[in-house]
Amino acid sequence: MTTPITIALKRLPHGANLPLPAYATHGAAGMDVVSAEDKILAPGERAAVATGFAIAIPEGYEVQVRPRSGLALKHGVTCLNTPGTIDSDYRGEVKIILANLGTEPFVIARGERIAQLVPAPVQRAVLDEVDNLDDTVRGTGGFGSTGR
Ligand SMILES: O=c1ccn([C@H]2C[C@H](O)[C@@H](COP(=O)(O)OP(=O)(O)OP(=O)(O)O)O2)c(=O)[nH]1
Ligand SMILES: [Mg+2]
Repeated sequence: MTTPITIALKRLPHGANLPLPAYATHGAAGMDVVSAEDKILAPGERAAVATGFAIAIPEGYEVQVRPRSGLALKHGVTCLNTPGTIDSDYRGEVKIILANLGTEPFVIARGERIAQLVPAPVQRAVLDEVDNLDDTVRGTGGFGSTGR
């Protein structure tokens, strides 16, 4: 396991008494994050769910917001923009964009785990505009060009 990075976290007033994001097991890749609000998501509905905290990620890193597979499989509830991106310069409240793709209303209780956070290094690029790209076997083929 690599050395963990440190992410500053500021608890917001409505995040009082909530558990902070935490790893559920020794080898968990993501820190489970809980909802700061009670909410009911109707089938087909989406919402930005409050977490009650803001963070300052070290430059060169991002935090990815990923769905929990149990909510996806059992209830059809997922992060609509998965993986969500938390930028290192974002200082607003972290929100979880949940969508209910299931057939039943999904009841979220304050304190319930709704997503997971995975920090990741960010590779930046510079673009080099050219007139021609090098040839490859694939060429312009894509979107199923190699068969099903
Ligand atoms: O699941 C998410 C995704 C984003 N954000 C916050 C943090 C992120 O840094 C900011 C912007 O996200 P993104 O770049 O994905 O959205 P955008 O539509 O491009 O907005 P912006 O113009 O603010 O960059 O919104 C969240 O709290 N949760
Ligand atoms: Mg953006």
